[in-house]
Amino acid sequence: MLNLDLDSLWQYIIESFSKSLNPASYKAWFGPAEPVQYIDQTLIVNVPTPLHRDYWTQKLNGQISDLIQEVSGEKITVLAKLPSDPNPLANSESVTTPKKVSVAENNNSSSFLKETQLNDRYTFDTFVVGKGNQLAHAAALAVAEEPGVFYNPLFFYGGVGLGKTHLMHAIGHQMLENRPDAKVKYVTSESFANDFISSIQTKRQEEFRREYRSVDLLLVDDIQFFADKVGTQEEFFHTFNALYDDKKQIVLSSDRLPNEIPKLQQRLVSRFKWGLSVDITPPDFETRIAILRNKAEAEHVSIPDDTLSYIAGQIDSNIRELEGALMRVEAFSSMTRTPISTSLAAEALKNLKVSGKSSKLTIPIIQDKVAKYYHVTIADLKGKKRVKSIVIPRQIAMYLSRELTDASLPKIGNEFGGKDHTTVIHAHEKIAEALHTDTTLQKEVNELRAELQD
Ligand SMILES: Nc1ncnc2c1ncn2[C@@H]1O[C@H](COP(=O)(O)OP(=O)(O)OP(=O)(O)O)[C@@H](O)[C@H]1O
Repeated sequence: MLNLDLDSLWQYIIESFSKSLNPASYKAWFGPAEPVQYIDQTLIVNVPTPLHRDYWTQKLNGQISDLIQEVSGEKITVLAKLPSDPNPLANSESVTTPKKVSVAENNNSSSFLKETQLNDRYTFDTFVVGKGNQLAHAAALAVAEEPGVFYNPLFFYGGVGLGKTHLMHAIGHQMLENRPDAKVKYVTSESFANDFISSIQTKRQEEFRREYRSVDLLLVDDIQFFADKVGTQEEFFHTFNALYDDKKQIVLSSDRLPNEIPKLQQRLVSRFKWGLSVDITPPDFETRIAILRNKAEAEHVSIPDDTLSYIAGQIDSNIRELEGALMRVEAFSSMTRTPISTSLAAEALKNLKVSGKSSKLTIPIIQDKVAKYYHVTIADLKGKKRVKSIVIPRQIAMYLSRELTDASLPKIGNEFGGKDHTTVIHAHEKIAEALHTDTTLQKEVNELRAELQD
């Protein structure tokens, strides 16, 4: 764990946010903020107005806490308060968690009227093309150049943190560059659902429809979260049809194919298949190095080649985690005032193992333990038999492989007799859900976990 003091912590926070936020936002939210105290992993920050306090409470506190956890493994709590509010740390040793501040007035009920929020960093220029994303990249460029013509809708699917959002934003940026007056809208499926619900509550459905149906490009991220939302799906169906009929471009993303999303209406599934579905798979070693090199250059950090290779060798499945590892190494170097080297990187990333993932634990070891525990064979775990006495152990073995190793979904699928990554997602979800209620399963999985982590 790193020893953080108020000054270095604050310095690190403002440096990070000055890079990730656009200059106007950074100035608005951080300019007037003042760090007050950092005790017991709680950071108190004074901000000038209730609106600032609400914004910090809703958005920034969590983001800062995530950032610090990512780079140091330390879970901190951030509290934003007005200078006139009492300091919760002043009189007590125990840390009080902030009351949820109502943001009814600030959280503009017509959030669907907000301007497009495209992340400046997610452009084609900053996207590294490799084997796993080549097709997705080409399709993205094609629709950015000729929206509504080639592939409508364009549907990206694949594992977490592999660049789906990045490509969607890049399409938006490119289209705006070609046609500055184009109306581009990026939302997650959850924001779409929230906008829709709040439009009903505020009786502004007409406005909602006008807004969503008048865009030139609609980008909807993570549509697997439409599962279960019947009313939202209904509304989205009409939005989709209106845009499609007008030859407006629609781009969607999900962690799996449309027909694998549970409870997604058939008519949406069939529409989503009208265009082109492309998957994004994890980057190979060379691409991971190229991504790290680009990122380091963008941040003006110099890192020896062997250190880049070392980091690229540590994380193979998720680019967000790969970038997180690089950030962690950078932070470790700046906080310990030591230049970046491979041994420093090893030291910095060693602490990452707090997540419980062990580099020594492999999928075959997990399969072996699970097979013995349930008196089945390893061939059963890798096979296709659908009897319950085999299916459950197989799903448990996949679940534990996902939880306890850093292996990517496709890799896990491969090790289980060449199954698809969505089978692994499904197994993981199934077991995770059953663990909420099934006490026998809880006991068995806990025993296995304990044996494996011994
Ligand atoms: N090919 C790439 N080149 C450069 N950076 C990349 C590339 N792919 C992904 N990244 C970066 O990795 C991070 C995660 O990517 P992104 O958020 O687009 O993933 P995602 O597939 O949308 O994940 P999720 O399923 O969690 O929504 C981002 O910071 C993004 O810029």
